[in-house]
Amino acid sequence: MWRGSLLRGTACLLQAAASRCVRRRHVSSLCSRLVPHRPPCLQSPWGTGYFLAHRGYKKDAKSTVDFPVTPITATDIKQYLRSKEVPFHDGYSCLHVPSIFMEPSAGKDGFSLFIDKTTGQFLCKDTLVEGSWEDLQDCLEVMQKEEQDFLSPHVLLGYPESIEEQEDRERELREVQRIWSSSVPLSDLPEEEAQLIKTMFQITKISNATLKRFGVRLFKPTKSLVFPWFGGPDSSLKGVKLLSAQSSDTDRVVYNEATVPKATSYYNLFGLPLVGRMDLEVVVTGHELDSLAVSQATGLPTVALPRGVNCLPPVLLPYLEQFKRVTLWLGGDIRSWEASKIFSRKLGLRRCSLVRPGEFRPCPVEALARGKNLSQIIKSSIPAAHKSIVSFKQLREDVYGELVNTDQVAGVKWTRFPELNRILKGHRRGELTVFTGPTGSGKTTFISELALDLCMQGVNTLWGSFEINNVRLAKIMLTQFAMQRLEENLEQYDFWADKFEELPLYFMTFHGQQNIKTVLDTMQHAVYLYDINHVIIDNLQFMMGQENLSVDKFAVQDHIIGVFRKFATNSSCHVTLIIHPRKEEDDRELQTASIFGSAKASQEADNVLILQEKKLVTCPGRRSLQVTKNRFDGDVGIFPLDFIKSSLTFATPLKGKHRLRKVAPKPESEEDEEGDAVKKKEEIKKEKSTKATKTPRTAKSPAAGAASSQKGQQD
Ligand SMILES: Nc1ncnc2c1ncn2[C@@H]1O[C@H](COP(=O)(O)OP(=O)(O)OP(=O)(O)O)[C@@H](O)[C@H]1O
Repeated sequence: MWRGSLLRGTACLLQAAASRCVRRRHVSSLCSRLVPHRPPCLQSPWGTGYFLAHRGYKKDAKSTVDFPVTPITATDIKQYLRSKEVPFHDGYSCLHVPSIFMEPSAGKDGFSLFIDKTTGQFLCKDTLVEGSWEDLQDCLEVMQKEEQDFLSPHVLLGYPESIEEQEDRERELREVQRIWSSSVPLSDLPEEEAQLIKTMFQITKISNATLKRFGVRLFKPTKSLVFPWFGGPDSSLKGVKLLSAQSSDTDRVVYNEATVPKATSYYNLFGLPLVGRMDLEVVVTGHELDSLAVSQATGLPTVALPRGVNCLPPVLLPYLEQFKRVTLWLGGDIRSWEASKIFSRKLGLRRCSLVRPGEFRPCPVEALARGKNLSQIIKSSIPAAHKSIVSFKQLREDVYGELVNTDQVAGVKWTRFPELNRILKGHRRGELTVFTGPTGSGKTTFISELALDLCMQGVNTLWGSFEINNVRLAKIMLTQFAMQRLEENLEQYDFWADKFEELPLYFMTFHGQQNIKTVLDTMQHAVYLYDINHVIIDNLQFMMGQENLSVDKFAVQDHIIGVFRKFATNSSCHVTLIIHPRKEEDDRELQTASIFGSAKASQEADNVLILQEKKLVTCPGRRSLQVTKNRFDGDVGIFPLDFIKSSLTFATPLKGKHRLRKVAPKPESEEDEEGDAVKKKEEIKKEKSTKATKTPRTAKSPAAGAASSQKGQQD
């Protein structure tokens, strides 16, 4: 579709790019970097800017994260624009400049080209041309050189699409059309049937008029609601989201959703076509149904994020630039609250206010069902920009929220490691976990499964594997995901690879020794682009550098731990750091002091996990996982792990044979003692009862579905 049309000005563009190569190493060939924006439904989430060079290798390269050699800042961009006499408006997340891909006489709104202030990525909303900051510089230089007022969008070279990709795209488009044309507006259904559907989805308070205005339909074969994605200058149909409803043990409904194109390419801000050009206020929700509720109850402009609380892709930011006030009401649980705080940073703190979840402020659709005043809830939202000094009065609602939602505050639970849930309670944002174990004991293999478990539940994960290459690591993870030796079942490879591809999993492309600054910049970049909330670094020794050999190497190590600590806190991102122990003695188990150079460094970690390896004659492969530090609630303990070689997974030995030892916090030097049995029983009981109160309103991702089905297999 966009295939190689070499048009006017291209030679100059190539020249400009070539001259830039001297300055920027990562500019390889302009042909592979400049592409007209594909219709959004066909975009790859990785598909722009720095990642364009990978596009041809869809399967394995799409999830790799490189970092530009020279990170760009908003000041750099502004300076450059001034030097080229390009006028700009300083927006919230983007700089707005006149489009260079439109004839000035075209009469369109002047400043329609948006440059992301963090990445330099640009998007022209009128022509949908997009590219990296370097691409834009090349274009501006060509215009200057050739004394042109504008460039044709087609001056840019198309990126070659493989036959397979082309077929996929066409198949998807046909599927979108098929679903849309065979679904019916709810208002066309007999009243009784429409009411039944609304009851099923627990949206009886949503009127037919609202459903009609947003174009919601019913796809009868699967009894799914269909939410359309209209986009582009021609507002054509780009995709659909299908929502089905399942009743659960509680009286609340559980939603399952599927999109065409698949979730990673689904960039719909649902509700956007209904927003007026002059609207200055918007309510951003985490779900299409919530936007229906907000719109009906308040009449305010509203849009729903395509992947809810999971991420806010920067490619959507230009569409939110027109609003002076953005209210984030992403749901009614702690996860939504955390996500709204993070998204508001991307959107610009000063214009954002957040609806704090709570008993009286559930998600919008539930608030509507319970007869609450939605306008009042939105009015009572709190500004996102927080002050440096606060009083308890400002904190008391936060504290209350933590007290009533203990289970959610404890973080995401592992589905494959219940023992770890009992000790650590869950995986929380913003923490630093240090993990160690003897050489070759299985650290990478174990952490791989631990991280995969979380990733399958929607935790956006970034791997920095410096020791083993990404192909090998992905092979380990895929084996653990499929829970079988794929070498022997190659016919199943595509089935599992397709599912695996849907996971929010990314890899840094580093290998071998790395500079810590480059690694941190890459992590920061990935947090911005993909809302990463778990980074795994395997392992810290690869950041120690050669030049520091004369310095105390443990002091260097401790410094690096401090740097990751800071990153975890500032980015609200969990960092898991694998470290080789400083000393290993054959007959002694490792302890916290085996890792750190100083007590200060061990203070930096929130959790310390050790893979203990006892050379037992009876169980030669047996390992144990010991938690020696847990800042969240102090519980520490150890439990045995069996290694299942065929699937490269770990499992707790059958009950009765080995029991979980859970001990109260104690000085590290002391030997572990048997925990207080009575206390342990009570705690486990208590936990079981809290587990029963699950979050009911969760849209299951396909990955989460796979997680639970595999869990079923395991059980
Ligand atoms: N519990 C186990 N029992 C036996 N073999 C294991 C066990 N866990 C992992 N392995 C295997 O041992 C090998 C090394 O595992 P892995 O690379 O995960 O260890 P590591 O501790 O990360 O190594 P290093 O110290 O070199 O970083 C792999 O082939 C893995 O499949």
